[in-house]
Amino acid sequence: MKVAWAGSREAFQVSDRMAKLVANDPVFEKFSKPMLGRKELFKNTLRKAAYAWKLINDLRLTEEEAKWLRHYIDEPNYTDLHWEMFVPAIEGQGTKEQKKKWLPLAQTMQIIGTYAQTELGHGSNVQGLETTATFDRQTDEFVMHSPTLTSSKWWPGGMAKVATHAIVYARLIIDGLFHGVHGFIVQLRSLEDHSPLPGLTLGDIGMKFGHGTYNTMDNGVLRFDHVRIPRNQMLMRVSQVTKEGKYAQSDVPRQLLYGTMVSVRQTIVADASKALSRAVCIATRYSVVRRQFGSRNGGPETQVIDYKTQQSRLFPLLASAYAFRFVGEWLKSLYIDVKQRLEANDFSTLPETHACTAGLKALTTAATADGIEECRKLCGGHGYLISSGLPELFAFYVPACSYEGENVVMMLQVARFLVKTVSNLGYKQPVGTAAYLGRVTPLLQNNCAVQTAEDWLNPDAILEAFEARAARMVIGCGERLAMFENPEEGFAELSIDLVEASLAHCQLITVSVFIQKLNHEIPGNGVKRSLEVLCYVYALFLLHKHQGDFLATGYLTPKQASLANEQLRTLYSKVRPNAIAFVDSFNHMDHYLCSVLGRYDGNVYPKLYEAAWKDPLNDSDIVDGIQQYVQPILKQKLHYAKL
Ligand SMILES: CCCCCCCC/C=C\CCCCCCCCCCCCC/C=C/C(=O)SCCNC(=O)CCNC(=O)[C@H](O)C(C)(C)COP(=O)(O)OP(=O)(O)OC[C@H]1O[C@@H](n2cnc3c(N)ncnc32)[C@H](O)[C@@H]1OP(=O)(O)O
Ligand SMILES: Cc1cc2nc3c(=O)[nH]c(=O)nc-3n(C[C@H](O)[C@H](O)[C@H](O)COP(=O)(O)OP(=O)(O)OC[C@H]3O[C@@H](n4cnc5c(N)ncnc54)[C@H](O)[C@@H]3O)c2cc1C
Repeated sequence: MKVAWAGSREAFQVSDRMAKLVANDPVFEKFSKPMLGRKELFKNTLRKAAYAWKLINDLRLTEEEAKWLRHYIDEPNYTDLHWEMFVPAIEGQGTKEQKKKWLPLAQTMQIIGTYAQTELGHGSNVQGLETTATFDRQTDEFVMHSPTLTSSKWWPGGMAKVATHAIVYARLIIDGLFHGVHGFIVQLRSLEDHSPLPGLTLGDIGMKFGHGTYNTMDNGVLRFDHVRIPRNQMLMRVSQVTKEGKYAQSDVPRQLLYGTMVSVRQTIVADASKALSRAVCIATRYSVVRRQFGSRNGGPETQVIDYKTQQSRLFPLLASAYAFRFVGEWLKSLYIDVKQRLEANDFSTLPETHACTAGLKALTTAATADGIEECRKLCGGHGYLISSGLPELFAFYVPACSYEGENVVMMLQVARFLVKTVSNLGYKQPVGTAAYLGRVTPLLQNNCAVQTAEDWLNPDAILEAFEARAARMVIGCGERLAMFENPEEGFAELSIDLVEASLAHCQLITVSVFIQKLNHEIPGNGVKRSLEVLCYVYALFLLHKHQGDFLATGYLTPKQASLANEQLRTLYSKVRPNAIAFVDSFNHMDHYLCSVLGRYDGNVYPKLYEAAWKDPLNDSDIVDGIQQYVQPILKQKLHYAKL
């Protein structure tokens, strides 16, 4: 199962080796992080990042190994933006000459970059950005300027204190004419003494949610006061500006300007299973240790994992972690394919890839953030302790629902893709993830054939149910949209239904990828049978949760929906004996989990007790402030209390 989770024996070995490397090195200790003040926390992160870079070079780690190393260090920092956004932006949007100049500098970290797109006034609406880049023909330069307060760049990670360069997105203006938003490479700091260059105002935007997690990152604010950069620092693969000030667009579609976001959204989907599996591992291990009620004749109480209600909250999350792992793997291969095509100027699969990355980013991050919080509740009161590992994990993870495309905004992008696909049905056969929309007649006419709970243990029955639900919701939206004279008005009016239809489409993708995975790529029959159970749990849990959709579209009868729920209950009993094996297969080491409740050895209570004594408040019996503020109250002589 560890190999199935990792994807291959080699992938398992690489990640296992890097997990041990980090866990065994005292520099990467992290238990004390929540006790540090912001400045110490930040300096500590800089120290770890520098040490990691030294290890990467000294040990000559491969790119894959370096990624795992950064992952297990488990601390958001400026290198995330450098490697995941700055470098890919130059790779995807730079010309050959620009790549030749900038990539070697970035890849050896002689410069450190960030991605400065979002502003105080606009994040989702990229076309609404206000920063200007005005071409000056006389000097062959662009003048970067922040004309309003709301045009201040706001959020870019690593920008406040570390980055020396940024890809800045700004409105291109030539001779007073606006030519859309483009990316520009801008130097922010001196490479000698690290001070901000003249004309730039740079700072940190302040503390974020959760203490010890995202505050290791210096998210920044940036303002320009007529800062000049050479013309050849506009990223020019998509559009070019000549020294005469002529604006030209190549055959490459404009959407490639958004390419870096596609790349990162893909990574975010691949990473969702890491965060969810981490929470599920903690909650499952603890649910086996924790006992409440049910003692008979002085025997042990019931392990809370044996309560059906606990199983019905925990096991769908366990199944979702596996589902997201597989859909992340699948999306990665889709992305690698589109990347190769884009390099060869084949843009045909870009719209579908955009819809998949946007939709699956929204689906997996929302479910993972909610899932981590549910795992915290599954651990009862102890889940609220920082030492459970869950509050910090939630605080770290939850912004994924907003960054890289706010989730609802992303679902509306999927809706645009689906509406377009449906309106083209007469003359263009849909392919890939939308292929099912080419079979609308049977999907709209046939109804579910399930008669017994056992009938639900059939991948074809499940797949057809999810296809029929998605097709009926999408086509229904398409029909209602056609009644509007103005399509944009119709889209806005129906946006709630469109988001629900998009979710149905994305859930169909995750379910079908899970089934596909079982049919083709599982090593060993035992592993395959166990995963089959999780696949059914995932699908039937979604069916139960969204049974309103399945019933309202008329594909299922209430009886069939209740048979699905009956089967789901039976499946929970099949998951139970393997629950610990399923979470051990994630291969998460104690160092990585950083959780007293999720310890591999289950030694929860003594370690919880021990951890409490490490709190600074327990350094002494009488702490600072007691004598000054509590003793006077105790010693006052009042005849009666006034409240
Ligand atoms: C204790 C626990 C601690 C745990 C700690 C653990 C830490 C672990 C740490 C490290 C691990 C190491 C591993 C590292 C991995 C890390 C990876 C992740 C890093 C994440 C860092 C997060 C940093 C965040 C960065 C950002 O947020 S950057 C800013 C992102 N901004 C957005 O996403 C903006 C969203 N808006 C848009 O994309 C657009 O404005 C829009 C909504 C799409 C609208 O576009 P617009 O042009 O205005 O209009 P449309 O008409 O809708 O579109 C036109 C057209 O284009 C098509 N389109 C749109 N987008 C794309 C696209 N991307 N690609 C292709 N095509 C696109 C669209 O479909 C339309 O097409 P048609 O005309 O054909 O219809
Ligand atoms: C931790 C973190 C790190 C970040 N790092 C970076 C970075 O490195 N670089 C960078 O450039 N940016 C970064 N960002 C910014 C991030 O990309 C934006 O915050 C994100 O894209 C959301 O945009 P917004 O803040 O404008 O949200 P808004 O769009 O203002 O969202 C507010 C609400 O409006 C709704 N809404 C917006 N538009 C629509 C619509 N058309 N239809 C219906 N509802 C709508 C949304 O659903 C949401 O409920 C980061 C953000 C965070 C939280």
